[in-house]
Amino acid sequence: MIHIENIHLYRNDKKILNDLSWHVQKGQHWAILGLNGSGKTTLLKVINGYIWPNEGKVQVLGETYGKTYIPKLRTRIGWVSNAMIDNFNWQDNAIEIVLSGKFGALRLFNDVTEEEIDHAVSIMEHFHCDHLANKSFEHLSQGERQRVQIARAIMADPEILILDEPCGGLDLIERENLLQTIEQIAQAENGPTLIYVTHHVEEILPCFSHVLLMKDGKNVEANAREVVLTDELLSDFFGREISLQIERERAWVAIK
Ligand SMILES: Nc1ncnc2c1ncn2[C@@H]1O[C@H](COP(=O)(O)OP(=O)(O)OP(=O)(O)O)[C@@H](O)[C@H]1O
Repeated sequence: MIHIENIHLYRNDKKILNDLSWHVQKGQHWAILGLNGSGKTTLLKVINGYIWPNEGKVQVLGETYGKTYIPKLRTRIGWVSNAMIDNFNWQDNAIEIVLSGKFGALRLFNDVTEEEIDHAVSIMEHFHCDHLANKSFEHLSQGERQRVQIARAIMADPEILILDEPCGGLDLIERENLLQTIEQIAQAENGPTLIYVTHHVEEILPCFSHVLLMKDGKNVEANAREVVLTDELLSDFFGREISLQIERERAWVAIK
């Protein structure tokens, strides 16, 4: 699904991605864990073709960057991020935001069929946000906006769905509700491959089969979830003594 080989990305003499390689196979769901400034968002922008590495090779969904038409490829990749939210028209109703996803646009410029509206409503029902359909985006809570954003991404039926810190700013209950939704997407038959970016180990649900640890623009470890989420590896990664408590297949962190 994603093959990144030895990419380097510099800006103003700063090395943002440093010889990073990473491979995502079909059937896997990945969490990317890293501290602030480790290059996670930059890596996502490379995958979406918004920025180009100075060196290295990027191949996504069988298409090699530099030899493919990126806007067309982007319609196959869903991207949910707070950076994206700023580009919406916040006066639009939630259902208009969801429908815009069908056309890969930030606003609904196209005429829509009854069938497309029904499909948008059914997706919104699935993500428990259909009651918000006629409410303007600006009047939604942060958790509601995240649900609408995810519904918008699913409207395009993406093959890869990137979730960039979707739980940022959510309270405990909203976070757990949203994580449940994400788990459902992961378990859906023929659903998208998930790439979930977070700072928080406890958000790495059992449905994420693999974890990429990023530090200083490098791939420090990319492996199966149970291999990466260990006291030893995470203590090394964070540079602090970490103890993980496993409860209901989720790892909770305590710093000693
Ligand atoms: N266009 C740019 N020019 C210069 N430096 C940049 C540019 N874009 C990003 N950086 C720097 O690259 C580093 C990585 O940024 P990035 O946003 O990818 O990190 P991140 O892991 O997503 O961080 P966070 O978790 O805080 O969102 C940061 O130090 C950032 O300041």
